[in-house]
Amino acid sequence: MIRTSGLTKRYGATTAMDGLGFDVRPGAVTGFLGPNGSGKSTTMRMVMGLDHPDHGTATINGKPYRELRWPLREVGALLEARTYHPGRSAWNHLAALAAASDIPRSRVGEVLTTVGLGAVARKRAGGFSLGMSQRLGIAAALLGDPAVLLFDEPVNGLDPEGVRWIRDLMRSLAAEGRTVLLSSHLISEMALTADHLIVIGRGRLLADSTVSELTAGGRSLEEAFFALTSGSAEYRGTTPS
Ligand SMILES: Nc1ncnc2c1ncn2[C@@H]1O[C@H](COP(=O)(O)OP(=O)(O)OP(=O)(O)O)[C@@H](O)[C@H]1O
Repeated sequence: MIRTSGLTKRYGATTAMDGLGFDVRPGAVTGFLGPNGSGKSTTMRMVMGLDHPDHGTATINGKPYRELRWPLREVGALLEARTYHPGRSAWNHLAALAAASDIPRSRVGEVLTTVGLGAVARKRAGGFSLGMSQRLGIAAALLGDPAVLLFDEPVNGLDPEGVRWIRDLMRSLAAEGRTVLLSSHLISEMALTADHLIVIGRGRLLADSTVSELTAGGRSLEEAFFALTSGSAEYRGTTPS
């Protein structure tokens, strides 16, 4: 279980988080939605102890990240692709992570197979495409077999087969009883993948509800999203006339 409570964060004049609080429960895929700049990545970074709130708390199974004894075995996260040394092979990158967390080496081959990178395991990760890097990041998140998982835009750069694979992977991780928090801007994909949704705008909670509640009465999830976030989108493009 992930719990955030009263998360508040300012960067200069920008209020990135404004008293944000929600729970992410085990056994379900919880989608994390919000317009650009609404605070999704910042929230995930706070859960992972990579950023610190001015006020409020973020815990994993009741503890802040820094108090977890074996973090990689309790929580896995894909926050950004390409967080590896470009000269290392995928296998060596994961083996180093495994050694640091007392995870058996046999897991390295297992997770590389899970993410479809078995055939390029010994290749330099610096030569990987964006989609391959995403897959390697997902392998790292799964390495310690953690009960809590966070994925920030995992389908970014993935091919259609990869997008479908992510959907199935998220659902199977939740079916195993894990806590899964998933951010994505692909609303149609979210409608197929998530059970529950947290929607935020300008660092505030706009909805904490099931997908079926939000789409009741035949409304599409996209319509529900726009209705919730109409006052919160900070960045809007225009079409040349
Ligand atoms: N290190 C930082 N320095 C200054 N401002 C920051 C920093 N990190 C985040 N912000 C600001 O905090 C706000 C929330 O950003 P965040 O990246 O969490 O949004 P997001 O919902 O993940 O956006 P996107 O959908 O575009 O990925 C934005 O206004 C952003 O500019």
